[in-house]
Amino acid sequence: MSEKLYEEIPSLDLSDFQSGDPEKKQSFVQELGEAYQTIGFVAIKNHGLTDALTEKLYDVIQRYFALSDEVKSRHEMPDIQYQRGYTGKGKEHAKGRNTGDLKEFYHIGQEVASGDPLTTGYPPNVWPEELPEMREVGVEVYRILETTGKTMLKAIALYLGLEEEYFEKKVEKGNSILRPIHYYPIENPREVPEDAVRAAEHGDINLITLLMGASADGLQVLRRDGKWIPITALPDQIVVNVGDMLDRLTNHKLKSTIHRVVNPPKEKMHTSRYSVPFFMHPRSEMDLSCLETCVDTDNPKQYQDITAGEFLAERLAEIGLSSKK
Ligand SMILES: O=C(O)CCC(=O)C(=O)O
Ligand SMILES: [Fe+2]
Repeated sequence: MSEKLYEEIPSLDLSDFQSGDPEKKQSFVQELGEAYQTIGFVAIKNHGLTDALTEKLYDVIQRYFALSDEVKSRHEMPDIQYQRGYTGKGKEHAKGRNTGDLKEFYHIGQEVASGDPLTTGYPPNVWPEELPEMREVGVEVYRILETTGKTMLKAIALYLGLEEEYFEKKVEKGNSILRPIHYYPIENPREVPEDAVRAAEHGDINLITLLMGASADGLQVLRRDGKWIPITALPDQIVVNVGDMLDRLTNHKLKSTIHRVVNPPKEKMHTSRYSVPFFMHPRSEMDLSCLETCVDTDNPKQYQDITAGEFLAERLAEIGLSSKK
């Protein structure tokens, strides 16, 4: 494995994987795997979202976050760890911190079809009556990113020497979440705790994250030599990174890299930033025990056996979203 230190995250074209050309497919798998074994992040084009749909989503979420805090608080669901609907300003903090992030967000989960045994146990989505159009666009973006995520997992499976369909059943109607985020304007920086940031450094909990909006300033990843690298996705790209669940499954062969969203300079603190991560989760019963092929004498097993559901519950408590109010 080359010890490449990337100056920026590698860019890949998902259509290479799907082109039907075995060489292009193989080189996609290889480049993706090498990136995930080192920096843990790639930028992807031909991800399936159209500009029109992206604009529609941004339009709706900007109007949603412009509603008053009082109205938005009616969409908060503390009893289900905020896993659906709105989460208010400063509520979530990174693992190991107490200061809340300078953000508010909205969770859209798997749509629950009545009688579908695969969605039993998922709480229903919360749809704001003030913005009925949120449902249609939210569900459509969710479906597209879920499909793109499945394709990425096929490439990951091949890189790991597994069968291409390895993840397919495990992520079928998985517990994924689409999270539109608003990093809200701060008129008076003295009002917020001194150490408060838009998103403090963290690793994502899930298998992989597909991030829309990384072309806006502020997102940085921590390279292994300790240097923070800014993410420079182009407008037609999304960023796809490894989360802690995939890191565990592969015994840290694929890296869930620490990242953060830094505050803008003081004179720009009064501006908003929006982004929309799709946190791709498997079904709760997925076993995250390290793959045998990733454990040997040079790479002793680093993690306890755990299921995806158990791991999620543990992590939600650590980031301030457990059911305590
Ligand atoms: O807003 C961003 O660009 C990144 C957000 C993020 O890392 C997260 O929500 O986990
Ligand atoms: Fe993240």
